[in-house]
Amino acid sequence: MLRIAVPNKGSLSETAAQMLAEAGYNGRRDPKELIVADPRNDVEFFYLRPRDIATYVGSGALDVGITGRDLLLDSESPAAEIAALDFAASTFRFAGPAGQFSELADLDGKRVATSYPGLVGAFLAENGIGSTLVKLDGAVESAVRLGVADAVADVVETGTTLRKQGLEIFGPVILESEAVLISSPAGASGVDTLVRRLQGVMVARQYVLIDYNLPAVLLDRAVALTPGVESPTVSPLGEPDWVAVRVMIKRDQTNHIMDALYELGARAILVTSIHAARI
Ligand SMILES: Nc1ncnc2c1ncn2[C@@H]1O[C@H](COP(=O)(O)OP(=O)(O)OP(=O)(O)O)[C@@H](O)[C@H]1O
Ligand SMILES: O=P(O)(O)OC[C@H]1O[C@H](OP(=O)(O)OP(=O)(O)O)[C@H](O)[C@@H]1O
Ligand SMILES: [Mg+2]
Repeated sequence: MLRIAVPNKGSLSETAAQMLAEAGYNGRRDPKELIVADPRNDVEFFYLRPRDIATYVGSGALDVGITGRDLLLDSESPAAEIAALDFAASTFRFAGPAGQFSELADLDGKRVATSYPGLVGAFLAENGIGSTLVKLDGAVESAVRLGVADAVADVVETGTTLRKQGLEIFGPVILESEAVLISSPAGASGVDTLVRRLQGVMVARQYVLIDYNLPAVLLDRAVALTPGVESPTVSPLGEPDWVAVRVMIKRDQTNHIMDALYELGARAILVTSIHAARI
């Protein structure tokens, strides 16, 4: 039985639960449930705080878990990242009052507020910067205005929270983070199936299927536009000089590719969603 840690709250919880449901696993019916058995899939889910997941998985108490790369590194847990899950993308950055800081060295001797002291402390030490860390639980962006720190280091997605507090980003990128699947140091049997299922969900989210008909003489040029993951399926049509093509394309490129195919001479261009996939 594979024991899986899932975020019970916060930015990761909703999408993590959705992905697991799309991958065919049982979810919780009530947000107060902490453990959900899924005997049909031979797994058991443990709903935990995202920050604690690396601790449970690193100790081997649980086999795998979904958390953020930033939380994994901050925890200094021996758990290993085994797959990126393509959601909750963010960068981890330093920020200070507009115009006051321009490079990392400016932080020497200054107070830096963060909820990720492990991650930020290691980064500053590696770069030989002697700052004092001020550990906060959240809403870190308020720390400068309220006078407990000179600068902050925090998760940045759109940058709106920083801007609203009169702060601006400076210095190097500390980390590019996203949601990840992590595994205990010993690994566990059954992990491969979970990874393949989650990868199938990511493919179904990222790609669509496109079908089109085309004069056979234009096939090479059309395949250059839609090469697919391996290679397109090309079938004969009733019309002898035409072929039908079926291929996967990135969902966010759909309309550009449809325009380019139409201009080339393709017709009957149809796009359909992928419900599930194993590539
Ligand atoms: N605005 C955001 N965009 C993308 N990822 C984010 C964002 N905020 C947080 N995250 C990611 O979510 C993960 C956990 O952060 P989260 O905010 O859920 O925890 P928390 O701060 O402890 O919870 P809460 O904010 O509910 O108190 C981290 O990996 C972080 O990078
Ligand atoms: O760049 P933005 O799009 O503004 O997003 C980044 C903000 O989102 C998260 O805050 P959250 O809502 O989780 O609150 P917290 O700071 O209390 O964790 C994160 O800690 C940043 O503050
Ligand atoms: Mg948060």
